Amino acid sequence: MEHDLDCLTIAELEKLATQRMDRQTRDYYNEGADSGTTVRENESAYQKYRLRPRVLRNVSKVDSSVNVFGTRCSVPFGVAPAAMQKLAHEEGELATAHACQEKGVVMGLSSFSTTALEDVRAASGNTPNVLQLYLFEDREQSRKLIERAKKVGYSAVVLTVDTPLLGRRNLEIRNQFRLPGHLRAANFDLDNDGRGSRSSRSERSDTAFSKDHSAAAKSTAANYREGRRVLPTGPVTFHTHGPNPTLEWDECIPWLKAQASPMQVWVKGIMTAEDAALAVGHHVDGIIVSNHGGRQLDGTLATLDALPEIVAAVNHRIPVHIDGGIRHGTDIFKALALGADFCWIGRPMLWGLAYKGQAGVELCLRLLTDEFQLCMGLAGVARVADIGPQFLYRVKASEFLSRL
Ligand SMILES: Cc1cc2nc3c(=O)[nH]c(=O)nc-3n(C[C@H](O)[C@H](O)[C@H](O)COP(=O)(O)O)c2cc1C
Ligand SMILES: CCCCCCC(=O)C(=O)O
Repeated sequence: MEHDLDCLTIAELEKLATQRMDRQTRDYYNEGADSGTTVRENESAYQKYRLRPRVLRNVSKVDSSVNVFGTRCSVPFGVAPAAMQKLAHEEGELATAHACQEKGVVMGLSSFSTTALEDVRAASGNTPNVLQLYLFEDREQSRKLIERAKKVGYSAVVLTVDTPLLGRRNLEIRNQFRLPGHLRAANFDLDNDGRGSRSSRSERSDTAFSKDHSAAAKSTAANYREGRRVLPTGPVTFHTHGPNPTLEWDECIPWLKAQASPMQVWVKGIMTAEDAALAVGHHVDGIIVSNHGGRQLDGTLATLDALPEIVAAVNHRIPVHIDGGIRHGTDIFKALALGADFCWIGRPMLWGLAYKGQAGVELCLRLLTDEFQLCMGLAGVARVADIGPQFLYRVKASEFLSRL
């Protein structure tokens, strides 16, 4: 196997990518909400656990494959939905899709992608895709997206539920983040049938992100305080349309299930046993333990720390996935040992994309795959199903803190 000698770890990938991104992109991708406590905690939570390797267990064949979304995938992790990937590389989501297809890795696509969902699906071949959804107050916009995803063969829709309001991202505000004029939120620039019109696309130019973040946030907040509900108008942007504080379990999940069938319906952004139980009670197909990579509510538990109570509450009734802070193959092993069925990788994939486009995403996936398979072998585990809590030792708080 050929190594990229400049980049042998995700930490090195982060550094290399950071040098290549302009300030606005780097800050948007890397920052967390408020003081960034949760972004850091997501990562450091993995250091609370050490591995307990077993020996003499014949690991001549290590099988890291798992079933997910009805397909056998070679690794128990996928690429998390992340918005606006053309900020990182001109090929954006298509580069990610090609890399995932090449490596047989599931790709989650953000509703706020800079490539149309149909084009991503076409680039993914037989590798499954899931479409991340924000349920807009203008529900018709969401319905159209769901129809389009169904038509082109997405396996699931994943409803993000941790965005009733937009988290406060200070660098985004300071930089007056907006999408550059040559890019657009491609899923909302198309005709209903998903074919789109090139002329209307170019006429729309940068309008999709031209609303200032703080102005949108201020008017939304004022409306809530005064008890006014005003549907956002104008082009769909994540600042204006993404947050939706009106959603409730009993209304939105049955609606989504009815629209999305036969696609699976997942919920992303579960952080408590109570909400996990509600998700099971509302018959979703699976949940993702996530705090949005620390970009929404700062000060939440790390996702790894939230995982055990959620796994216990779900009690094998539906699959439990996790994201947030995964930066090494051993982190994936630890999450599975604590009961996750599958992991999703956010920023490291974006760093790969910024570093070298498709080749960079492939590099990211290869590093994590190699590290995970090596961890399995060295820990004495030949099958993913055999990974369990017996392979972990939780360090004492004092030992953990002294290393931070
Ligand atoms: C730049 C960026 C954009 C994101 N966009 C979305 C999005 O559109 N929808 C969504 O549900 N999550 C989004 N996420 C959150 C990821 O899906 C995922 O939860 C998070 O990145 C996982 O944490 P990690 O970056 O530490 O791996 C985004 C994350 C980043 C870093
Ligand atoms: C309601 C929030 C929409 C944000 C869309 C992009 C995103 O998820 C992010 O974290 O940034």
